[in-house]
Amino acid sequence: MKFDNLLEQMKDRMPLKRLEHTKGVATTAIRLAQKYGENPEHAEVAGILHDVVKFADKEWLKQMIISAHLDPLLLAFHPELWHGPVGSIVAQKEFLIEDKDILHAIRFHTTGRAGMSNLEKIIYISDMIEPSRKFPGIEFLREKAEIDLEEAMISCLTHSITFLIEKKQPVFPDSFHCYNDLMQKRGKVKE
Ligand SMILES: Nc1ncnc2c1ncn2[C@@H]1O[C@H](COP(=O)(O)OP(=O)(O)O)[C@@H](O)[C@H]1O
Repeated sequence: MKFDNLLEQMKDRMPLKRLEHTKGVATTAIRLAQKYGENPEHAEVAGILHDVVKFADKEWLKQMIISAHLDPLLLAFHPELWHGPVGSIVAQKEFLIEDKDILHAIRFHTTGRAGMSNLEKIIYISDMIEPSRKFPGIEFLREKAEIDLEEAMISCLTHSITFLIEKKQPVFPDSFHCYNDLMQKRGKVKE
């Protein structure tokens, strides 16, 4: 990996299993970036940093959401949704990442959002399908990712939303906005 040093810095921020996941996301994202004509270095950096504060103290994450003026609605949802948005702030302030697309890819990697860039989709998909992930239906998502980025994004997002609904869990609105945006662009909404 080109950014070995960056990956090294994740070692004291997460347990080994999550570090393996992080490596998997970065390598998958590099490959998909090459496949779909995106910048592989940006994919690698976003992949390595996407879970940078996944294991941070919940109270600290909460204070960061307030002080950085992130979407206040996050606080009404499960703390699992906080690490992406706060991770983008940490990537910018501590790791001096300036590229907006990388920062957005980190910020929206859990929920997606309307108007995602290709890099954002690549990180969202890579987070779901990297080699260490195991869940029913993953092979279908992996196959989609090899064929069509947009369709893979729709399938991954649908999987995530359906999973939450089946578990009777609340769904953060960004995911619905993302879904509607993807469907409208696909021309599935009737006039
Ligand atoms: N729109 C959403 N609303 C609420 N929870 C969500 C949403 N999207 C994803 N989640 C949940 O957030 C959690 C964290 O997701 P993620 O950042 O992908 O973490 P992990 O890498 O551990 O799966 C998961 O349990 C997922 O089901």
